[in-house]
Amino acid sequence: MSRLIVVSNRVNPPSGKGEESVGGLAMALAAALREYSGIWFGWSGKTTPEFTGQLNMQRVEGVTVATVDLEEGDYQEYYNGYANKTLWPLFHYRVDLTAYDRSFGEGYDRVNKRFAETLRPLIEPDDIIWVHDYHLIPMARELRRLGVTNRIGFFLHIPWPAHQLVVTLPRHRPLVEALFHYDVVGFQTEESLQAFEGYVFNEVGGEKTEDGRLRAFGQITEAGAFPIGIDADDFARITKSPRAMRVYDRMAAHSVFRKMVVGVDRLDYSKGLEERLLGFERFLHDHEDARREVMLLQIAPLSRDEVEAYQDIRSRLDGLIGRINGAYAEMDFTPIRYLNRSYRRDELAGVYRAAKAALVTPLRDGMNLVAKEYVASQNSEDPGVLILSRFAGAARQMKEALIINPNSPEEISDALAQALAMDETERKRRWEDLMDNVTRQDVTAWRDDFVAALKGDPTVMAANTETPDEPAVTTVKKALVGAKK
Ligand SMILES: O=P(O)(O)OC[C@H]1O[C@H](O[C@H]2O[C@H](CO)[C@@H](O)[C@H](O)[C@H]2O)[C@H](O)[C@@H](O)[C@@H]1O
Ligand SMILES: O=c1ccn([C@@H]2O[C@H](COP(=O)(O)OP(=O)(O)O)[C@@H](O)[C@H]2O)c(=O)[nH]1
Repeated sequence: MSRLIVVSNRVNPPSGKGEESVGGLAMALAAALREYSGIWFGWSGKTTPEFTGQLNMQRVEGVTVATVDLEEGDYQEYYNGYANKTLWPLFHYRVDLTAYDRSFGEGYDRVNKRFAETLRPLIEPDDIIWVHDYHLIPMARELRRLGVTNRIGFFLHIPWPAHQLVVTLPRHRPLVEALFHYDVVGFQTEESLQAFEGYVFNEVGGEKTEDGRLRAFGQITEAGAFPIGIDADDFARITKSPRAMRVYDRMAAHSVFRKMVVGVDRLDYSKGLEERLLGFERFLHDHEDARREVMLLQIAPLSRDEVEAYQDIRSRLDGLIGRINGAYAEMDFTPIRYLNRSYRRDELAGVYRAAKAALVTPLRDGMNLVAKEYVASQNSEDPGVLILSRFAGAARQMKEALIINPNSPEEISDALAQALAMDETERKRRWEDLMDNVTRQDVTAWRDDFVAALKGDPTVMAANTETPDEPAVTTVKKALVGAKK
């Protein structure tokens, strides 16, 4: 079997203790690599005054983890800069927060080149290479420059935005051209795939080849939608672990006379936290009877806190929560509990299970794995209700959630009232459908579909189709004729 080399900015080796750091990408890759002998390469999370290119290798649960430190200036221009001040806001439709500094783009290209040069000696002829996310779009171009002819795939974890947004980037063409150095380019949803194709057809005169691949810039790539999932089996196991049970018991004891609603998100402006709180405030305003009965537990670990837009959202949330609690708290009751720290997955599982409803209300989100984890943690005899933004990639699959528009406080408030009043039969019916999807389209299916496509499997090309009325399903679509390059 060929080795799988996974490349991502964030590297988070599985510790087996449920202690991994926050973020869906790292969670998913740890699970995806579990059954593969391979290498996981990326940033160590540390900076040094000068770039050393020194590889730090460790073996963790069968996976070789290879990390490299970033130079402080690179970290500012590449991670805080181009990745998180330019691409992240733009790809989440926040042109107002997007910085277009040229130095960020230069730092971004430099780090991708450095990563490629550091990874190059580890690559063997039969390896397949899978690069992840917006930090590393130019990796394949840099590896090809170094003579790498292996199959290389790319998966974008965040949305691909509409054509008109992409062209606000001063160097949008080279960015998209870089994607054509990959053999396969994967997106979370059909919507993102179509937006990408829209750019290729309308901006650079690209076209579809007879076998359905994309041709542009004199290159051909296979683009598809591969919705990511969670490790549902592992989550079910974690939910029954002693620590999860302890947390569940504690939360359930606190909620004997109360109903707990939960939110779990990195503290990010894309997650719609302000809108969620305004929706909860509206609910408290409109439902006097619920005021002492319903509490919101919002877990929001800090994220990218050197970036100004993240500092701003944090202080706005502090103010808003103070206002709502000030208006609706009683001497012995606080409606919103707000925690700026991260919790282990087993602890989260216990909290999810104790919550009557989950509020997942991003304004834009590539997928949102919290929505899937909430479903996977429920008690099948008494499941809670998922309230989910239509703008999360997960909404494409999770049709039996209460789907809302997060921009509307009234919709959030109504959905909360509906969720908390929903009878057991309906809760079970909805949950069974959601759980079926979470289990079938899990992280293993995602990995296997993508890797099959990357291997150019002549018989099975996994692709994901969505129709407006049906959840995305994995289908055996077409035969791929030979390898690309
Ligand atoms: O690495 P950080 O800067 O600390 O940020 C954490 C991760 O955030 C983003 O996650 C995305 O991937 C999830 C899994 O596919 C998806 O469910 C979610 O919608 C995305 O936002 C980011 O894309 C990752 O690169 C970061 O590691
Ligand atoms: O305190 C926390 C908060 C979040 N998470 C995990 O972080 C991931 C968040 O992934 P998601 O796709 O929802 O969003 P992202 O943060 O990647 O944008 C999920 O697996 C959560 O379980 C965690 O381990 N501890």
